Amino acid sequence: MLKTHNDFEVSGPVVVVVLDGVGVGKHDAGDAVFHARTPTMDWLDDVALKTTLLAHGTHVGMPSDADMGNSEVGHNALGAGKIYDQGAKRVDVAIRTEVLFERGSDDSETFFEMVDHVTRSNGTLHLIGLLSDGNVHSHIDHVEAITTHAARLGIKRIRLHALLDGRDVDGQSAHRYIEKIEAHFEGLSGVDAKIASGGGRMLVTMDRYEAEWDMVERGWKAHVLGEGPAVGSALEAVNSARKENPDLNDQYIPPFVVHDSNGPVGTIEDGDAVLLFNFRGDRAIELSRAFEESDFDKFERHRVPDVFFVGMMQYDGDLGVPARSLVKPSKITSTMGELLASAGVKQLAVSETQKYGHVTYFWNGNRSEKFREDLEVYIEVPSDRVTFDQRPWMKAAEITDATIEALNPNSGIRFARVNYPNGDMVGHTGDFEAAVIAVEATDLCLKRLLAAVRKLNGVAIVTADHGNSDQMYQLDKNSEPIRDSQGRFVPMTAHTLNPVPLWIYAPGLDGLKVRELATRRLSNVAPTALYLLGLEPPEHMDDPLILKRSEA
Ligand SMILES: O=C(O)[C@H](O)COP(=O)(O)O
Ligand SMILES: [Mn+2]
Ligand SMILES: [Mn+2]
Repeated sequence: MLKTHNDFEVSGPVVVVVLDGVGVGKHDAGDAVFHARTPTMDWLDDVALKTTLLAHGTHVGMPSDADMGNSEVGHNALGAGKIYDQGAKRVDVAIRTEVLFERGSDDSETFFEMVDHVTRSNGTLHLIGLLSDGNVHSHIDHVEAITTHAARLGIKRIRLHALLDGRDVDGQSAHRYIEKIEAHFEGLSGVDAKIASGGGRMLVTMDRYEAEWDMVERGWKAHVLGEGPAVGSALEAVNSARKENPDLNDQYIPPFVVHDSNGPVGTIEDGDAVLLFNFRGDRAIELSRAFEESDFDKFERHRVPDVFFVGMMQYDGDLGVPARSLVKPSKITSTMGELLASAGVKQLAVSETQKYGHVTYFWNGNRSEKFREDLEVYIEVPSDRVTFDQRPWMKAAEITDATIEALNPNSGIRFARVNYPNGDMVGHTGDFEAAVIAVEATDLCLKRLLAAVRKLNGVAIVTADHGNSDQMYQLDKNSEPIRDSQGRFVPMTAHTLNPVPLWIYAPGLDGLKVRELATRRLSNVAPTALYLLGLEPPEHMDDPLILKRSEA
């Protein structure tokens, strides 16, 4: 399907380097990318073709331009060369148009099976997921809409297992979402609806890529078994954690189980239904497996209730996880990885555990399997198990070593993608000094990687999937950093709306020119990489970022 061109020949590999969470900021107090010493990126400014790419909102398939980018939508766009409606948008549309709630519509079958199951068994509808409006993994509006309709349809008992965010939203905002959802529950007449358990998302349930199954085990204990620190309410759990550590980010609030005088208010029992309302898959797959796999062996579950389990979306179409889901995802096909595999081109993907699935699963359009076992080399460097403000260099050196080794001249690898997680994972801790070190560590390793690419007569496309470290403090409406009662800047842990850098480092290729485009965005990267590989970018992809020789 891919055709070749003869405009030039790059004999070495084409390498896409994703500096995760390294956006182009406002060069202000909280811009850790600007404040970092980055001789490699500065040098790229001089020797490489340079532009910026949009990486947020509608440019990556999110519902609105107020939505920041994230790793899923960013890597989907990078790998597919095209913008697809993302989970956030698909769910938003299904809920707003109410097709999800109309009995008999094509899109409501599972919703009604779930409701009917609970009604028939006189059971409880449990909702588990990230309680915020970050719109990266979930949105509180979806919880409100679903519980409103469940109540309308006669469900009498609802329990919410609330994972507290602080990572895609303000670091200390959990109480606001708890109050909002509890007020909503109050308004559901004739329904007994309560928060039953929960905890900070980086301690409970939302592990990804099997980095720390203990997180999921803690979640299983709290949500299913009702085991864990007992509290009178979710707000009490938040307040007591903050009392102990006033600077604690919501991500790290310990697990909690809400009790009344009879004990836990909402364990998960036979006959119940469980909706995992996160739409994004990376941090939802493990809990889905714990509910669905009969031969599950990642931790001791003790009791496995016979429930009707549903995901907001199907998180992995290859593996069919979970078996049932409410909203169908976009079918992302003919991605760069798939096209290269069918053209017989050998590929490499490298990162550490925390971002391993980003360059494999997300890059390939949320597919976890390889297209061609013999043509794809995937390398995962095990991540440290710490909060990354403590190790801002993370595994950047090891990722670089592994990439350089894998790209040896005998490897036959023509295309590689590499993700350096530092700018993002450290950005999420809200620690400005650590974020500066994270960016500096990445820059140092990038130098070594680019030298290797040059030696191999290859080309590097260096970019990012969205911003994060480029804004480490919250700003007021005049773009001034907000200060807390003690005069300290208030950390911002979430991604940013900023564009990302794009450098094309092509030492052997003269005369490359940036294409004039109304908008340059992440989806322009795959066609650019294909063109540099000597292949014609396919029709269904967006334009390459450089002019073809015939157009120059
Ligand atoms: O899951 C996370 O860590 C955050 O919600 C988003 O970060 P990512 O999109 O960079 O993974
Ligand atoms: Mn990312
Ligand atoms: Mn992130």
